Amino acid sequence: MQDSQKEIAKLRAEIAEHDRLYYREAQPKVDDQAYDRLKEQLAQLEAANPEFDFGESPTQSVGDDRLEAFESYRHRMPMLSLDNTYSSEELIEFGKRLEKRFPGQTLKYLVEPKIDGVAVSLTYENGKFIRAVSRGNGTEGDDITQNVKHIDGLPETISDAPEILEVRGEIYMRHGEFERINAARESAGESLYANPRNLAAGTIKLLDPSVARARKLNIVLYGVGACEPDNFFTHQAGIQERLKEWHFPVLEKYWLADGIQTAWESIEELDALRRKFTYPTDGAVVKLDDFTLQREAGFTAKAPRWAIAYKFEAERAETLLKEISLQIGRTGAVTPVAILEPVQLAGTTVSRATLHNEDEISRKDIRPGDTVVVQKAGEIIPQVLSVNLDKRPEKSEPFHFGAHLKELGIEAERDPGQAVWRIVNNNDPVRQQRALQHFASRACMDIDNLGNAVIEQLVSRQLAKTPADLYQLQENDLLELDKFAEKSANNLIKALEASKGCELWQLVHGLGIPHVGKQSAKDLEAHFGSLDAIMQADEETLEEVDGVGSIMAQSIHAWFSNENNRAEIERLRSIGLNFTTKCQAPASGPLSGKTIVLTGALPNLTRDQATDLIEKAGGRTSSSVSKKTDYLLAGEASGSKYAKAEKLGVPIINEADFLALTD
Ligand SMILES: NC(=O)c1ccc[n+]([C@@H]2O[C@H](COP(=O)([O-])OP(=O)(O)OC[C@H]3O[C@@H](n4cnc5c(N)ncnc54)[C@H](O)[C@@H]3O)[C@@H](O)[C@H]2O)c1
Repeated sequence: MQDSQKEIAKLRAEIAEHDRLYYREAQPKVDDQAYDRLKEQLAQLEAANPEFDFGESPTQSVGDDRLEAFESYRHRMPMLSLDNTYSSEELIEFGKRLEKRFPGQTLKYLVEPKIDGVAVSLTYENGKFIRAVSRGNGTEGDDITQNVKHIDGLPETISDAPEILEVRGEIYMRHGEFERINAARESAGESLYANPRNLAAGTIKLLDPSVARARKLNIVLYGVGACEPDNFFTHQAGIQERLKEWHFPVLEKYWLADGIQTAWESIEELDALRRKFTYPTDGAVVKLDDFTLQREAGFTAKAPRWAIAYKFEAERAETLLKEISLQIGRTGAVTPVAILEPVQLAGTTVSRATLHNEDEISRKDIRPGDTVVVQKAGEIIPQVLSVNLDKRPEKSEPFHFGAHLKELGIEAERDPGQAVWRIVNNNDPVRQQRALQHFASRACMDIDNLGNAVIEQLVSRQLAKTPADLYQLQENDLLELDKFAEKSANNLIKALEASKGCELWQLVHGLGIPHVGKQSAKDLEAHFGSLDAIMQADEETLEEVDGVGSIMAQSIHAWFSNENNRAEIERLRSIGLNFTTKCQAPASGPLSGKTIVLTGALPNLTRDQATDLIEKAGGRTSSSVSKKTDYLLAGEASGSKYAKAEKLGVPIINEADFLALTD
């Protein structure tokens, strides 16, 4: 293979992985600018080597946010992406191309803030709200109505509306709400979201609407997709006015500009104003105002030719990196953090920045004493972007992660094939403390009265090193601790006693097995039913569990193969912790051992009633169709799950068939 061909293949794979993390997991690994640079690099290589332009390329398609568990719907009009630029010259170029296309006219542009949220399409039929769908792959998106219909200010009906209307906009989360949720996640020992956009994206894809409702989302609408009759709107500006009349939450400000130069001046005005808006913005969208001209200009495969997004550079500042400090996580993972000379950035004082891992430090050659460029692009935790080499002190030495750990006396090893270092010494007090905090947290064993301060004392006084030690604590031990009296000691002992009966997944999550989060713990419980079965499973069997990939399977297997861990499990067993699932299926029942997926509305039964019947008959429900599904119970308006079941040859039954089966 030639070098450029290899490079194209490598970039495509890299971008596909970033797309997956961004659109499906809402947990991107790199910032938008770095991602946009990779895509630009790929586009240039593809243009220079058209002979290698085989198969699908991310430069020719929009990302894909669709998830198995959701029903998907086809958009009546595709939801496309936008070509984007960070340069005013390219913006003017865009205007010039259109002037050439439409000679002799002064083109009018609508300049709108570009909202940094999650795209959504709302369908109204005869003025009534019917459905909310995510962008998906542009052609087909996920039905997110459940999680969208409670958003404040969304009109259920609109008057004098066209027969069919797709209203387009963005769902976003305000900063205060983002911080509230992240703080709660932190105290529950759960991973944090890097910015409000990711949290909003994660929230609209929650399967449990009650959890989604407990998080406050907002929405702003700025455009339309399909519209029947299609001459209802004639100008982009007309859409803004009409959306406002219909009482949708709309853009706080937009500009109607004569010519591209004036459009550029409006963008500069927007940049000066945008921090006062309620929604986060990352740029401006410039659109031809007149729909007749829009139609003539047309589309490329992934974006309109009549619009462009101008993206603002993320805010950056230079400052001194005083030292690289280390944070220890629940599994003993060691994460480097840059301690900075405080600097003002995007309206806040920044004194720490994430450095991710060893590879990130070596790739950017970051050293203590360097002057570094830090960036904050909507992220709460700023990042170190690069080093200003001109300001590097003369005697500077490269930073060696492993050697640094050794100097500090931290016994850690790098995970095979990964960039994470982990403390291997089970006697390391910081590791013990983190592991116990995680075990006791709300997301795991939920032990009241066992906060961080108590755990810190238990570890430093060597009263507890592992979870099993907690259960051997006596009242006298606890009375030694600061601020502990008889009552609080008693309460803690009672809380520990109560935790012995926790659900199996709470214990599995609490063990702190690398890569195993709350959902995976639940999946493992549903699949295996007991801790012993999980412990005995080989990697191949573990991979059969929905949601467990090869890295997680390896990690679980390795954890249970470790002698110390097995000894700890035996201690927990003898203490009497619950090791088996409480949702035991009845041994016999007409659906015993069967997995059923529900889709669409059933004529008589609600979803809850159907689920109840399935469980009573010994079966279980699952949210996604796979080869392991025994039946798809389909009601009306069944979409993608129906198609998938047909494709996989999964038997499809209706309500009457189902009732006959459970009889
Ligand atoms: N960091 C990562 O790993 C990663 C991965 C994938 C994508 N991304 C980011 O996402 C971008 C690509 O995503 P994209 O295709 O959604 O494009 P985009 O976000 O750059 O622009 C298109 C989108 O902007 C939205 N939008 C906001 N305000 C609008 C307005 N007033 N008018 C019209 N549209 C408006 C629409 O949802 C539209 O689909 C990339 O440029 C990159 O910055 C980042």
